Amino acid sequence: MYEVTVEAGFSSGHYLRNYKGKCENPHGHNYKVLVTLQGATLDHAGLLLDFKDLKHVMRPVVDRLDHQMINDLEPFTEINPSAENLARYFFEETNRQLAEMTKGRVRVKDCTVYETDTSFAKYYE
Ligand SMILES: Nc1nc2c(c(=O)[nH]1)N=C([C@H](O)[C@H](O)COP(=O)(O)OP(=O)(O)OP(=O)(O)O)CN2
Ligand SMILES: [Zn+2]
Repeated sequence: MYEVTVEAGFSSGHYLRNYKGKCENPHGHNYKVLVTLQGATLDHAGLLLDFKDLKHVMRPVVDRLDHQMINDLEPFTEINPSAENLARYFFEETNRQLAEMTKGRVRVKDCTVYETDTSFAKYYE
């Protein structure tokens, strides 16, 4: 199997509901998100997927959250914008597009969201 990973960053505000502690108050993070793809076959150029194409898929998903209060945006008006839920959100948004683009040749293996340099969550299926 082959894997390809691309990293992107965004800066946003959030707060945690049903949480007791400083993170129940609005605050911000310089988030980092890593999307890793996997697949068994390469294209004619010997690529699982061009990094450029993965960045192109990730960009609008990231830009939607950048410099926003994440709690105000669907689906985070209902579910908490924890690193775990953000990782799942990025997984689902990118996987749907990539499966379509590559006719199933490439899928998202996992997605990792860093809130700080030392705290991160990963989602995979
Ligand atoms: N499992 C999770 N735990 C926490 C999350 C989360 O998304 N998943 N989020 C938070 C808060 O958003 C908080 O901003 C980040 O917490 P923390 O790593 O504690 O951040 P600090 O930089 O303040 O770390 P210190 O070590 O306390 O300085 C909380 N938990
Ligand atoms: Zn936080």
